[in-house]
Amino acid sequence: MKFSELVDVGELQKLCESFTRLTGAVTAVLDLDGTVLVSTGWQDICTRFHRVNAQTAARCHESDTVLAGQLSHGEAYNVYQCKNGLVDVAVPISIGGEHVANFFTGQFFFDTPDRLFFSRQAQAFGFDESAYLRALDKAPVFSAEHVRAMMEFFTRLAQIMGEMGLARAELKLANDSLQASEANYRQQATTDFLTGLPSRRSFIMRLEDELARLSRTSGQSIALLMLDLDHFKQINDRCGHATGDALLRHFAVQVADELRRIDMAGRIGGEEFAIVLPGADQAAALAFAHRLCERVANSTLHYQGESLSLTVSIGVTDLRKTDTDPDVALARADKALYLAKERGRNRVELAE
Ligand SMILES: Nc1nc2c(ncn2[C@@H]2O[C@H](COP(=O)(O)OP(=O)(O)OP(=O)(O)O)[C@@H](O)[C@H]2O)c(=O)[nH]1
Repeated sequence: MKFSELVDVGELQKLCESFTRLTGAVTAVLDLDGTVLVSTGWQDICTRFHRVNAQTAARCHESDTVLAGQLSHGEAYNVYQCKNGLVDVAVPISIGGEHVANFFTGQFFFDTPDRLFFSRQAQAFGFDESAYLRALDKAPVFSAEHVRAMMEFFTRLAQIMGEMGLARAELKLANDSLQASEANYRQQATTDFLTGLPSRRSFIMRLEDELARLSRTSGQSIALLMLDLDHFKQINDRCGHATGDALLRHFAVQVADELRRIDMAGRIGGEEFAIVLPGADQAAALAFAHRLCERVANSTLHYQGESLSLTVSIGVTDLRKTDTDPDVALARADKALYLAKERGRNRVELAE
C-alpha cells in the first residue's frame, strides 16, 4: 500500500508548515518512488540556485541518494554535509516494519558559513553573486544541540506517522475484507451455487418487479415458463449424483445461452427452472420454449467417459394483471408443465 494512501498528506503538510514557521527549518516528505508528498519552506539557495544549475543539481541528487540509501540500511536518521556546502538530514518512515517514505530537512549550517567559499561557488557556476549571497544569508545556522532536538522531534513524528499509517492500513484491510464477505454473502443469497443461475429468491423478486410493471403499463406481454427435467431421478440412480449435477450445469448453460439481456432464468428447485421473457407474446414464448426443448434434446454431454443426454418439459403462461403475486402465475405455469409431463414429456404446453 502506498504511504500517501495511509497518511493524511494534507494534514501532514499543515503540520510541517507550522514546524517551518516556528523553527525556520525546511521539511519534505518523499515516498520511495521519489514523489514529493509534503514540502515546506525550501529556500532560494536550493530552489533558485543549486537545484537549477546542472552541476550543483547533480550534487543535490547525490546528497538525496546518499541520504535515502543509508536509511534503507536501517539508520535512525542520517545527517549529510552536501557538496554544495549545506547540511541535509533524512529520517526514515516505516509502517509495520516496512520502510515506505523519508522525511527530509536541511538547508542549514552548523556554523556560520564561509562566505568566501560561496562567492567562489557563485563564480564557478555562474550564479549572480550578490543574489546568491543574499539567499545564503537566509539559510539558518543551527547548533548541534538544536539539530539533535529537531531530530528527536522528527524521529518521533516519523514514528507517529508510521503508527497512524499502520492503523489506517489495518482499518482498510478490515474494511476490504468486510466488503468482500458482504459481496460474497449477497452473491450466495441471489445465485444458485450449482448452476450459477439466479436463485429462487431472486427470480421471485424479479417476477414481483415484472408484475408491478405490468400493473402500470398496458399492452406489454410478459411470458413465464416453468421447466422440469424429465426422468432426472433415473439419471441420478443410473449414473450417480455427480453426473446429475454435471447435467444440471450443462442444462443451465444452454438455457443461459438462449436468453436475451432482458430475460431471466432461475433455478426454482432441484431440477426445476423458470424463465421470464419480458415483451414476449404467446407466439414468441411458445417459439422460444420449443427451440429450447429441441436444443436440450439434441445436445449431448460427454462426462467421465459417458455420453449423456436429457429432455425437458415446459409449461408456458403469460403474466396477468389479475396475478396478485408471483405464486399465482407460477402455479398456472406449473399446471401447464404438469400437462406436458402427462402428455409424454419433452414437450411444451400452454396454460389456459
Ligand atoms: N444430481 C442432482 N440431483 C438432484 C438435485 N436436485 C434434485 N435432484 C434430483 O432430481 C430428481 C427429481 O426426481 P423426480 O421429482 O421424481 O422427477 P423425475 O425423475 O425428473 O421425473 P419427472 O419429473 O416426472 O420426469 C430426484 O432424484 C432428486 O434427487 C441436484 O442438485 N443434483
